[in-house]
Amino acid sequence: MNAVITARGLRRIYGHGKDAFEAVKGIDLDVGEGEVFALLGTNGAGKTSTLDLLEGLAAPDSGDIEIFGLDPRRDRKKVRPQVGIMLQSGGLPADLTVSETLEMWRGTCTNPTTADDVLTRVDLTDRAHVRVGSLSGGEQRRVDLACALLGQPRLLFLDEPTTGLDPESRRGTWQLLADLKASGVTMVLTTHYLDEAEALADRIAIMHKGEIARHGTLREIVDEHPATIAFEHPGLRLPTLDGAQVDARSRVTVATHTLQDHLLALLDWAREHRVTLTGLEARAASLESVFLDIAGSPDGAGSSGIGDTPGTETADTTTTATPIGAAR
Ligand SMILES: Nc1ncnc2c1ncn2[C@@H]1O[C@H](COP(=O)(O)OP(=O)(O)OP(=O)(O)O)[C@@H](O)[C@H]1O
Repeated sequence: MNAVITARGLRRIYGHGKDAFEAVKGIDLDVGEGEVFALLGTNGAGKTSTLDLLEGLAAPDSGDIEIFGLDPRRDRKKVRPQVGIMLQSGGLPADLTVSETLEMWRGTCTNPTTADDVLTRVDLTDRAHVRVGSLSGGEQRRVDLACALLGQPRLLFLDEPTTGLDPESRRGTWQLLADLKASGVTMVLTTHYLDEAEALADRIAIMHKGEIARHGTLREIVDEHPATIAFEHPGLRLPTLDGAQVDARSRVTVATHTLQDHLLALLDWAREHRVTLTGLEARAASLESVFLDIAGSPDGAGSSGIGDTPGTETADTTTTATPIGAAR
């Protein structure tokens, strides 16, 4: 796959001297042609700061960026016509109508489509003559997207494209982005909606405190993370449960990379001992559990198991029964 974006060692520092704050800490990124790449992370993780660098809106304090093999700042005249940008807040003039706004924006594009075309695609044709300032927040967001699409970009940067949209409009935007992907447009998007990343992205990077804590396909990210089994402590000696913790409310939680084997062994043990496991839950790892694990860990590394969870202690697993979680 041809590389559309290659970034190495990107750093972005705000302020100077003792007030200096390193918002992006030397990250590497690669995005291939036709890919949808989602940048996730907690508030302040550095997503927008990173997008600004890739878009050429700010210069990195160190590191290199290539967009279509060119420098987005030095070669701006060649790069910019191929790129559509939807900023986190559009900042469009409130007193222009939607069609006036789009016509104004068209004037800045090298190879624009028509205003009617983008209005149809973002489903705002009936709002064409309404002033931007009178639109709802979700409608304004769709005007921002329409502006980003006017230049028929090969590469689209979308900073939280569906924030403020109702569920139906969100689905409409997802369909539009899926259609753009099908036509070969490469996209980098940031979002706080994990289902959005799951639905749209070929690859995902989760940023935390200026670094990329995890990256890969959804499957790769989730497969690295343990599943969990939880139940109320039945009040008798449990079998050996690798990675088990019991909390102050006597709830036992087991982190496992072999959910089915662990669960089968636990249920065998329960049947053998005629125990009902109250509140039994078995959960495969999900993007949400990975995200929460990263967000909750001070260094962003996350935990490979819940053995690191604060406020828990190791379960009493002394027994003569079959060890659960031992190598089988
Ligand atoms: N101009 C600035 N001056 C100083 N600090 C800044 C500036 N812009 C951003 N920051 C800081 O850099 C960090 C990263 O901000 P950034 O906007 O990139 O995060 P983000 O991941 O996009 O967050 P969010 O999800 O809330 O939009 C934050 O701590 C923010 O306060």
